[in-house]
Amino acid sequence: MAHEILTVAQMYSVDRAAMQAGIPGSLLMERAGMAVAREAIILCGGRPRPVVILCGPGNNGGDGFVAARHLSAAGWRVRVGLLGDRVALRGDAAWAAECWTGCVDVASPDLLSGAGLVIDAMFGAGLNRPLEGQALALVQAMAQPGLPVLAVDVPSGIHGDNGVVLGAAPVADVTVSFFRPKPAHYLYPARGHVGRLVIADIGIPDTVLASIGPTIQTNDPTLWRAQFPRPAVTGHKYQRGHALILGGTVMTGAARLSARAALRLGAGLVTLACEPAAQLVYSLSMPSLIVQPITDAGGFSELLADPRRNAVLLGPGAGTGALLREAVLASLRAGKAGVLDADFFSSFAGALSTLRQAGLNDRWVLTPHEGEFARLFGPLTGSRLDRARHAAAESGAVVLLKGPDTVIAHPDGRVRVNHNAPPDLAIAGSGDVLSGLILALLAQGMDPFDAASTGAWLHGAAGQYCGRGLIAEDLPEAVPAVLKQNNL
Ligand SMILES: NC(=O)C1=CN([C@@H]2O[C@H](COP(=O)(O)OP(=O)(O)OC[C@H]3O[C@@H](n4cnc5c(N)ncnc54)[C@H](O)[C@@H]3O)[C@@H](O)[C@H]2O)[C@H](O)CC1
Ligand SMILES: [K+]
Repeated sequence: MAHEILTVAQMYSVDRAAMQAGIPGSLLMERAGMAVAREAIILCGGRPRPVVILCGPGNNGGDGFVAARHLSAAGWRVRVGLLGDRVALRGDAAWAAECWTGCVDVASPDLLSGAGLVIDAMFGAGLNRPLEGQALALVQAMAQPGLPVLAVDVPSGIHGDNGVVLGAAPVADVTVSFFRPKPAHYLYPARGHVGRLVIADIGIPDTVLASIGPTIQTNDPTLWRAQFPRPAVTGHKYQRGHALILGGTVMTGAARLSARAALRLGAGLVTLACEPAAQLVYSLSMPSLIVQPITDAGGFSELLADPRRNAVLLGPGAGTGALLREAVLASLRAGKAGVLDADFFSSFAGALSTLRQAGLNDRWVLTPHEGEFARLFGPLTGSRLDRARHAAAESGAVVLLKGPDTVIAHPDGRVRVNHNAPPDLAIAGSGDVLSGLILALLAQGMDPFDAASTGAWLHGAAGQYCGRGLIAEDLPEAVPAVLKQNNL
């Protein structure tokens, strides 16, 4: 299965490479339009409906003309509405329009009355400004209840790279795109407009990717399954890593959730260090947890001195006092791997250079949500993908930017977009479980970029497994079933 996501510019390069390899643009368009027609038939359960195809002035419109020809040949009643002048069509789009022998009306909202399906072929990769005028009116008209929409490439108004809605965009039932998906197919808000995504093969050979060098991927077990830690038959707990967590004194639930997740995902040992006042809460919560009372950062450093404690989690429920600050700096200096989360971001607001000097590097995973992200990195602009990538480059660490479309970025420029998280995961304590999952994988020696990707995916899968009504406590308990279900 292919995992590459291509930017709009990369997709144009792919088209050029395919054409240089001897595949004419008109053939690509023919296959693209055929795929659109095929998906329209599938969407309508094989029963013809009156279909309106809205064609724009570029090649997205060209795909629409091809689909019109195929649906008409299949016996469908097709009306084509064109935005702009037919004589202004160029290149492959002009060719596709010539091949369509039916009527071409001026695209207007009236065309949609009586339609059983609308195909949105107004703008795709070439969208370069917000929709206005007639295009905007058409998108608004497509929002009729009960009128299915099939979008070609992207719903018109969606920017292919950043997933931003420029002016307006229809909410499609199905979006048919070609060769590989674009960032907008996975990034919100665009993803809420895409519906079911179909990536059609239009005959572009995978070999063209060699010259493109894609850096964005969708997150999926095939990317990291081989690296997933499995216990050796003759192994013992000391070979499965020793995770160290700093637990807070007041908000003890957070670190307990992280610890529970780390234990469930196979960390050999989990030590939780806390002030004596909180020791009993932690000790009584989980018999398999080792609780170590410490009175100051010196006590935490003593725990770090044992090289078997190889992965550290700092932040969940830890408060914003000196203990967390000093524990973070000591852990970085000690050259451990680890996860920095939650209160870490308030404690080090705007202090990236201090962290880098202390040794922050790609053995560490930062797991901010949007608000925490801004605290450490400031108000960066661009898509979540761009911002996570920029933050990873700036910090030297793996950055996992949490959200419904969690993005995981490596400082070398690689990015993965996670897409299996249900909205049920937006609950208190959910992030603490995620950081515990990643911690367990780091303790077992997994590469931090893969550990972050795996943690995000397992977290999403556990959310799906528990379903509606889940609370954070359910997520670690779902881990064994999710591992079994996915043969991990
Ligand atoms: N391999 C492939 O991916 C293939 C893709 N195909 C299709 O081609 C389009 C991209 O075509 P392109 O001509 O470059 O761009 P568009 O058709 O999206 O639009 C360009 C056209 O629209 C004008 N424009 C842009 N934004 C606006 C706006 N907001 N309002 C009004 N007009 C606007 C712009 O000036 C141009 O005139 C891709 O999406 C696929 O659908 C091919 O079929 C081949 C294979
Ligand atoms: K479109």
